[in-house]
Amino acid sequence: MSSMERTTLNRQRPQFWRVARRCCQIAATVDIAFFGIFLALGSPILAWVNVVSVAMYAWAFYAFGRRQNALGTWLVWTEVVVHAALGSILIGWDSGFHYYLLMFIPALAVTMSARYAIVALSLLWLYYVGLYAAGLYFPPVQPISAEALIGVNIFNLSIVFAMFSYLGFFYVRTVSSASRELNRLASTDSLTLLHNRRHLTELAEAEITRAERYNKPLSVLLIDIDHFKLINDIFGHPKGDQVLQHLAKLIRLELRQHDLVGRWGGEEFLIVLPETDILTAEQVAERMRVAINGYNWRDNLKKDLSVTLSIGVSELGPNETLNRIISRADKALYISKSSGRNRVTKLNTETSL
Ligand SMILES: Nc1nc2c(ncn2[C@@H]2O[C@H](COP(=O)(O)OP(=O)(O)OP(=O)(O)O)[C@@H](O)[C@H]2O)c(=O)[nH]1
Repeated sequence: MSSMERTTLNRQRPQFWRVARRCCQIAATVDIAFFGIFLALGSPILAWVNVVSVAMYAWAFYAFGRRQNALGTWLVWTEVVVHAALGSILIGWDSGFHYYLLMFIPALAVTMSARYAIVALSLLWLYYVGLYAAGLYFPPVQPISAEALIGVNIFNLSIVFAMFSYLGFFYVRTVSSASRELNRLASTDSLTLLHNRRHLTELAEAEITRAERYNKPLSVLLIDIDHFKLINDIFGHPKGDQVLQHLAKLIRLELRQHDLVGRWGGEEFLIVLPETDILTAEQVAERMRVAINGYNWRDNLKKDLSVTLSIGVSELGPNETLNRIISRADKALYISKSSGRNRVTKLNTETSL
């Protein structure tokens, strides 16, 4: 597991500790079953060991629920280590209580840094092999019948099998949700939650290919906030950030579901309008400009701000690249700025750049 995956898993700790809690429930249920089984098999010591185990799992369950994760972990580890030893010493290695020790391998690898995990796993290996070697030399203290021993072994094997399967599914779910989250972060602007420039470029290029293949129009709007520096200077940078965040929502409201919008630069937004000619795009831009110009910022930001937009509009021409359409929209935006701001300018395809 890479350190990034481990960090992501650690960030998802609540989920991890919920799984630990669920494991306590399963283990306590298994131990209650064992209490009855060992009483019936005439092995009272192991029966009472299971009562102590149930108490420890109940305590660990409670501790995880109260976020006392170190205590919960210590209780679970102690129970498994002692139970494996007692099971092997009392009724023999073939009882299979040592299988539960194997659950430590993924758990240690996931929760510890590599250096500590290697030490802990080496100690676990020594303990496991030591227990096995002891079983070869010392006969069981309280043997049960061969059939009963096979039954206990199959039962333990099945429980460990089920727990490993559960851990496996948990791991796959965690890693795939972490990777979805990384993809989302890599394609989203963290402030406005719109597409970031890189991702919007990819989406826009795909739209251009589609528009060319089906011979459909496509237009872009390049939007720049007027005198944004003044907003920062007068109200402070954090307020400026809030304006950007809120503006992103207002812009989104003016668009259709399949229109693309992203943060192109500091206070610049790019909108791609598929299946839209330049006249319709100009109307969309004008509607947006009017909406922002008349927006009452006091309602949301508790400040009497005046925010206006300058917008440049252009349309995809034959065999044009994304860069070329954006350059034309940028030129149109420049004209909007230099002719007084708070206005929309469109430049047709024949305009030379
Ligand atoms: N609060 C905030 N400000 C930003 C962010 N990104 C860019 N800016 C600011 O946006 C301002 C852009 O200033 P200018 O390029 O001079 O443009 P302007 O003041 O909007 O003037 P015109 O575009 O000519 O109307 C700068 O002050 C940047 O610091 C951001 O993420 N948050």
